[in-house]
Amino acid sequence: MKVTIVGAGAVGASCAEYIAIKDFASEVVLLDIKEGVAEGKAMDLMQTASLNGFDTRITGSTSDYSKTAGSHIAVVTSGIPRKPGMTREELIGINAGIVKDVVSNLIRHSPEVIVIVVSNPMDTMTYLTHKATGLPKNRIIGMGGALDSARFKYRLSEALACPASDVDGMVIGGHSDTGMVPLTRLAARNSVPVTEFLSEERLKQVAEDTKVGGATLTKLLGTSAWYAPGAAVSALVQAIACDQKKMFPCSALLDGEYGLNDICIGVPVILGKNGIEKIVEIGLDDAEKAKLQESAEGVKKVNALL
Ligand SMILES: NC(=O)c1ccc[n+]([C@@H]2O[C@H](COP(=O)([O-])OP(=O)(O)OC[C@H]3O[C@@H](n4cnc5c(N)ncnc54)[C@H](O)[C@@H]3O)[C@@H](O)[C@H]2O)c1
Ligand SMILES: O=C(O)C[C@H](O)C(=O)O
Repeated sequence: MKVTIVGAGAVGASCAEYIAIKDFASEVVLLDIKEGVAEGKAMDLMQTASLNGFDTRITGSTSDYSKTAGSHIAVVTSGIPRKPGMTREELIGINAGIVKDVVSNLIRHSPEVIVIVVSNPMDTMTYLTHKATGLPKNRIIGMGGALDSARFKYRLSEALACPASDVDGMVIGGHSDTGMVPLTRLAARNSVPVTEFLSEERLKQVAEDTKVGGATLTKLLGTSAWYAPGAAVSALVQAIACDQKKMFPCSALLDGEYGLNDICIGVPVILGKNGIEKIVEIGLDDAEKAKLQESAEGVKKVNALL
């Protein structure tokens, strides 16, 4: 199994590290436009192989896409991250051109590749990837909901004073500060609805903290986060590479599901060897439906800027 990661920056390198540590891929290629950076990070990571006990071979390339040929999965993390005070949507002007160029190069060398889009604004970059490549919709996946759900579980575990591994929860909708829809009604601790433990007011706070999870970290770090994003991408890569049939909220092209059309937005999907193997339509209550609809309107406004 060969995985290419374009953009050997903070998220790309973190993702490569998690993939290697989990040791399920035979080969990871890191590619970047900055001379030597991908080669340097690949070498640095390879020098952890004997320490971390993995056999994955990581190589680097400066802009040479022939090295990515025959990739089964490609992750697109190339582009600029936001700075404190910015929204993800403000990145569209620079990142749209980068993503368009990168995906066309990837597909030229790996016509069967499954693409995971990470660059922001992610839902719009996923939509752009569909428009630019015309690949079947199961082979283009936007990563946002897996990260947002991990942050939701973190905030829930804080509120419940329990380990995050005790908690289950999911965030759907657009990957933006205002568009995320944390499904508090369905969140649970060991199968018990969290509404049994937390007040409505506390749950509202958990949801708000989740939605601004990326902005909170950007303010602290001066740039956006990479550990949880890298881990979230690696979980999607593993689900596809190992044909796990796991469910994650991912940005998928919708064709009537949830009453939405011609949009990529976060909904639960099953990931396996074919990429998105199924879009799962769960029962939402009226308030959740309205929030998803509002979120979709926000994403469509950004798509219109393309
Ligand atoms: N979807 C998500 O959940 C999520 C999470 C975190 C970050 N992001 C986004 O991912 C992107 C990367 O974030 P980061 O923190 O790794 O940024 P970064 O600046 O650390 O890394 C980006 C890398 O992309 C490279 N790059 C730029 N143009 C390129 C091109 N044409 N070809 C190849 N490489 C190119 C840069 O040289 C740089 O090394 C940002 O847009 C960020 O907003 C998304
Ligand atoms: O917040 C950002 O801009 C990066 C990413 O989308 C995140 O959620 O960490």
